[in-house]
Amino acid sequence: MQKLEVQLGERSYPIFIGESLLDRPECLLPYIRGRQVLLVSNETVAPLYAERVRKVLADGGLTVAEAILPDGEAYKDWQHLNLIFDALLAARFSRKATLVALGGGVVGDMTGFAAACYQRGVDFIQIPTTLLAQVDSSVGGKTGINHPLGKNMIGAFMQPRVVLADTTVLRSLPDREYSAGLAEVIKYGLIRDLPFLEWLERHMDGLMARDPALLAEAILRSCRNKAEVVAADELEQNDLRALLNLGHTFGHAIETAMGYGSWLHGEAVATGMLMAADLSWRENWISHQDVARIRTILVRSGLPVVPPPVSPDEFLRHMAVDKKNIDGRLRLVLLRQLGRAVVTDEADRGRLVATLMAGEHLGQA
Ligand SMILES: NC(=O)c1ccc[n+]([C@@H]2O[C@H](COP(=O)([O-])OP(=O)(O)OC[C@H]3O[C@@H](n4cnc5c(N)ncnc54)[C@H](O)[C@@H]3O)[C@@H](O)[C@H]2O)c1
Ligand SMILES: O=C(O)C(=O)C[C@@H](O)[C@H](O)[C@H](O)COP(=O)(O)O
Ligand SMILES: [Zn+2]
Repeated sequence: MQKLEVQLGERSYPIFIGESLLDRPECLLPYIRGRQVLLVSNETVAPLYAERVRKVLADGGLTVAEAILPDGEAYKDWQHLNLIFDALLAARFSRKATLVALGGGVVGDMTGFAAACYQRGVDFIQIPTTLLAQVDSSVGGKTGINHPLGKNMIGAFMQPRVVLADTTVLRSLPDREYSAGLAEVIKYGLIRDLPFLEWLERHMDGLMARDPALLAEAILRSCRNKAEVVAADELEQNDLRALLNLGHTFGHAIETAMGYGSWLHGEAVATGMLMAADLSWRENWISHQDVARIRTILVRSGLPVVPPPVSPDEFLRHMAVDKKNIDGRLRLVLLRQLGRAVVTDEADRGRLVATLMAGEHLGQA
């Protein structure tokens, strides 16, 4: 088992990464302060893994209630967030309750937001069960729900007390979801860790075969990158944390335009990162070879690299509500070079439209 720490003063917390952690009380029980626990999961994950977590909690003498959400990005909304509050109130849970999120990023984001809101804030714990959630969403405390007009528009920063990434649960993850997680892994290489990008290029075949040692290393290096960024800029007050948004301005526009759930978040981010790379090339920052290299690793990871048929106008309309924008100015994360991302509000409008229109030509010779 590997242990990392997200260094945030009194809100610091560990990330445990390893096999069969779901059954290890020492990774869970010490991080629960009261006696009441609400286990939040969804209709897909709960039948697979909830019993093991329930047993650890019950053997620890805790009172366990459950909220089982419908499965899907389409349910990351107000109405279904309320199911968590319904369960908390039905069980008469107090301010000393702890919420445990068992699932992917949707369950994690919703559970964290519910924890931030319930009685003005209770503890929560992340047990991420997708690759994407293990390498990204469970770490760093961004929680929230979608609005029909924009992705993750309603939310709060709320750090978990512990993150428990059990790598064995990834065996049941569908291939498409596994690839979606690799998009956020590749992101760390592109924005700040060129050696990691090169390592991913060397080992992508093994990673696609889900080699356990390679997978554990990819998760560890991803979490280390994320923990460092979050420690440096927890609340996205300067442009450090915003770098984690590479590809997301385009990606969130794709998710919103296509209807939540049609494109997976990781898929939209993958295509969005290639769009960001294409624009970085048009700005003369990276070479066309670099863009082609990014396209290649995304394709090898089973990810889409051609945007859906969304018009430039519609893209720009969705991008105009991005949370990074200031005073109506579009701010994008672009690549100054491979392995070094920057935030800029100076991208040329004409070049941006060219990227939005490039379609299948992105990163092609
Ligand atoms: N808070 C953050 O920092 C952050 C970071 C990245 C993404 N996100 C958010 O995370 C969400 C995407 O998360 P996701 O990719 O995990 O999607 P998800 O939560 O929808 O899970 C993907 C699918 O896999 C299923 N699943 C989960 N674990 C499984 C397992 N072990 N075996 C079999 N099936 C399993 C789920 O039921 C679901 O159908 C988006 O809403 C995105 O905005 C948040
Ligand atoms: O943790 C962050 O910061 C990120 O930007 C990670 C992203 O991968 C993630 O998708 C996040 O939810 C996006 O945040 P948002 O503020 O753009 O909604
Ligand atoms: Zn993301």
